Amino acid sequence: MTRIAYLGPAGTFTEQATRRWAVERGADLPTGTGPDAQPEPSVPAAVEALRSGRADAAVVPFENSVEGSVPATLQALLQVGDDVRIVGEVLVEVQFSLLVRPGRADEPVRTVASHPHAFAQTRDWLDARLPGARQVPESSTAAAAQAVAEGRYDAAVAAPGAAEAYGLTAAARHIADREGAVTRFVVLRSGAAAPPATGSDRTTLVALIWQNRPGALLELLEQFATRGIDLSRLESRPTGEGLGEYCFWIDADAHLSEPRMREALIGLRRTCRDVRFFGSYPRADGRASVVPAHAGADTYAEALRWVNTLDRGPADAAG
Ligand SMILES: O=C(O)C(=O)C[C@]1(C(=O)O)C=C[C@@H](O)C=C1
Repeated sequence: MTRIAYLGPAGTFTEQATRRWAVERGADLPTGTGPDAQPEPSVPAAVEALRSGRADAAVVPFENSVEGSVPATLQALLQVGDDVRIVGEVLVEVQFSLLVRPGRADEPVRTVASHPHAFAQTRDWLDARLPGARQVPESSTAAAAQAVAEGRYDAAVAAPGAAEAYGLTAAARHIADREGAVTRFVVLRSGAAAPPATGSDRTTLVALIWQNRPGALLELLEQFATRGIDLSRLESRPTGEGLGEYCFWIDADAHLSEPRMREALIGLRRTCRDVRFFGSYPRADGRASVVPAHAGADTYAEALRWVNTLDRGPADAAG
């Protein structure tokens, strides 16, 4: 049985991602009675469940199409050891409802709870409809729904499905400021090799460049550009070591097994202060990686064969 830790409690978007992962990739999971989804109270707790061996995999939110990356996840990944790797990703379309206790749909709302990312995606709606309500951050949208069921708050911004999980009712539906928002969740495993390349892959890295070195960022980007690797995400985040100290989170559209990616990693390792590799894994949207003619594995192999001939003298080479 595969035990999967996820940001809980039941009813989070992360739970939806976990179930989708288990169904879609069922064949990848060891056989048994099926995945055992373990709700955890926070992202660090889900990662810790994996690290300590209480879980075989962990599913955590990574980035949202409206609100950007999830800081708790980036932080937890930076703190965990090198053996924890991203082995897959899941996309979930997020929709929000305003959930209240049954019979209270028309009552005034003085307190509304949710996850900060959910507040950020419903800001305009909340400002327009509940301008006086105090917004209380909770560890997840489902934790907020649970707290409403317990009578701690008047309302929660949560996934529609959380209503059923906690015996609540929707006072309003589709309250996101932007329809069609999508959250990307990542699946983590400990001590796992990268899944094989599919032709639609992503590699997630963090690079720490040398401070006060003019052109250091350009040099970093060149490692990818000259090798024909498209970047789908580049984000600078503070390292916590002091003002102006930043690291760069990178999603590169190539797989570790490709020569162009290996060379880029060698280049990064040579030129950066530090590089963390978080994994190469299939993209959930299946979009094929772009491989320019000069960056394909065959081109690398041919160029390597050629350079190896140069060791021999011209006469040898001719013969
Ligand atoms: O609270 C949840 O339901 C989560 O799964 C977390 C999370 C997030 O961290 O962004 C996931 C998707 C939504 O964007 C809002 C919250």
